Amino acid sequence: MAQELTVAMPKGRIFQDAAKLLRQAGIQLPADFENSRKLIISAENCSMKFILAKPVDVPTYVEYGGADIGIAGKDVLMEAESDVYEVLDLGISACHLAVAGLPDAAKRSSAYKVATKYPKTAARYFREQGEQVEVITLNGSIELAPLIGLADCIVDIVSTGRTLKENGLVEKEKISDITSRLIVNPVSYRLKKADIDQLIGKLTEVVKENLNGMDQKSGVEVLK
Ligand SMILES: Nc1ncnc2c1ncn2[C@@H]1O[C@H](COP(=O)(O)OP(=O)(O)OP(=O)(O)O)[C@@H](O)[C@H]1O
Ligand SMILES: O=P(O)(O)OC[C@H]1O[C@H](OP(=O)(O)OP(=O)(O)O)[C@H](O)[C@@H]1O
Repeated sequence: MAQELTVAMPKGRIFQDAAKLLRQAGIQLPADFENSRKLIISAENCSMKFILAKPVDVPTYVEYGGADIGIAGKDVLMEAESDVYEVLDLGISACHLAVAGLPDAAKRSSAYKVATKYPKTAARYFREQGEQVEVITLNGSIELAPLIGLADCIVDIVSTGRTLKENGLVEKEKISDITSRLIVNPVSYRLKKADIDQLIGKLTEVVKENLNGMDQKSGVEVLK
């Protein structure tokens, strides 16, 4: 008999894409899944329970075993450095992480200040470039920092590029492409391997189908 799996879902931007993917994989979610205020919701046709968490908390729930599985943005995973297995790129909620600033910003020096919601990732990136910078942690509206002189540049998510453009900022360097990933608690993976592998298998198929669909729409040929 299947063992129950607890899945940590990120509320907010990723939620709808993730719910669509789960439905495509044959998991029956209640009709009001996307609109409910409930924080724990069960699937209707299988032994699966979903906990609805703040995106940044998903790796924590999975690392400490509050959930067997989770869905989280690669940006969140790079910053959290949690002890979880990253098992599948779901290909949803795509965006990228970049360095951005005013077009005429000063050249980098040791007094260079970087504002970001991702302090560890930003520090790692500049360290790898051999540059010493001061990282200032903010929790949102990161684009404000260079505009009011709090920082020389920012490290933040870029999706459409609209926020940068409307604030007179430009992208300077791309750090990393971002999509959402499926993560698994290592102990759960040992104890519930068959059920988790079955879910990974179904989602892998859906991700492949979606990729093929995208390629057909854009007319791009891919090597398989
Ligand atoms: N334009 C975007 N801006 C931010 N995150 C995006 C964007 N596009 C996709 N994402 C993905 O969505 C996730 C963030 O989702 P969301 O904005 O709902 O969470 P949050 O940052 O915790 O929200 P809040 O702004 O309420 O703190 C990121 O981790 C990233 O992987
Ligand atoms: O390239 P775009 O499509 O404009 O998207 C990027 C913007 O979206 C995110 O901000 P969010 O809306 O989450 O606001 P916050 O960071 O102020 O919470 C991100 O931090 C950028 O500011």
